[in-house]
Amino acid sequence: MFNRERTRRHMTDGAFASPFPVEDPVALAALEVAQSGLAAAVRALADATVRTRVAAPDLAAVAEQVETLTARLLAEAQEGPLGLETDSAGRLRDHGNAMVGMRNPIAPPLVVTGDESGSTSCALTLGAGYEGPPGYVHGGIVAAVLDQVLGSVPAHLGLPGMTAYLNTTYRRPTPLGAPLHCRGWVERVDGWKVHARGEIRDAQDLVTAEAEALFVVPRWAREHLDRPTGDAAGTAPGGEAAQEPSAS
Ligand SMILES: CCCCCCCCCCCCCC(=O)SCCNC(=O)CCNC(=O)[C@H](O)C(C)(C)COP(=O)(O)OP(=O)(O)OC[C@H]1O[C@@H](n2cnc3c(N)ncnc32)[C@H](O)[C@@H]1OP(=O)(O)O
Repeated sequence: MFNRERTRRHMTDGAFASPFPVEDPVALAALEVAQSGLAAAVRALADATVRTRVAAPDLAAVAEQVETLTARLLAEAQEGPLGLETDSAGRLRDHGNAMVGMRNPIAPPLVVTGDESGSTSCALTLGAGYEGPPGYVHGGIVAAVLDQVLGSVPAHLGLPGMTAYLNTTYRRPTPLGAPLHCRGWVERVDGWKVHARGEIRDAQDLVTAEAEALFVVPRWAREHLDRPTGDAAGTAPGGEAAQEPSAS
């Protein structure tokens, strides 16, 4: 079972049942709806901030209102990052995660699905706030998407590891504002090490970027997991496309 302190930093969005009981799941579910609603509204605000053409006085007035709202949220806030939390369904969640975090307005948020073969999948569209080259997704964001989707591969195998390396090849620019699809799959499992591969394809089904990565279960986490069972080499890529983000 998981030790709260030692798994605090671990990334495991919904992949594992939580050992910590939820006192009032109905109240927590209502809170989650409000939390994801706020994140979605702030995400839309960030997008509008990038794209707005309103005049300077309007910008100043909006900034003032936003500062008031920020102070209201900080009236009761925790000191540092969220780490892991138990959701209303009793799953461990990293709600603050920069790619998938339900409470994080910086997260697109990705909804990554996967299966026990380790194949993962995610449908996404990235807006103006993720721009790098004009009209295209920033290369660091492309790598972050691949890191998350490939990083979900070992988690679905029950071996949630941290990225030891992620080698990304950019084949062609990744368009903003158009549907994309990212997939990950297992290449090889070697004890506590999972080698994964993956790719992003655009709406024309062309590969825009691909990556090969190594994920390692850190020594400090191993005692909390089952022993690794062996080599899953040759597992075919696959998995279902993600649904719309939700609070669950
Ligand atoms: C339902 C949905 C599910 C979704 C789930 C979401 C999942 C989350 C997705 C998250 C996605 C985002 C994820 C993120 O953003 S993770 C954030 C970015 N990554 C990090 O910060 C990791 C920092 N590094 C470390 O913590 C440790 O060094 C790690 C964990 C990597 C190793 O740990 P530790 O130091 O305790 O282990 P060890 O030294 O005994 O080494 C063990 C073995 O590993 C081999 N080795 C180590 N490094 C390398 C290397 N660079 N190349 C080749 N090999 C390497 C090493 O030789 C040895 O091999 P062997 O001698 O045993 O053969």
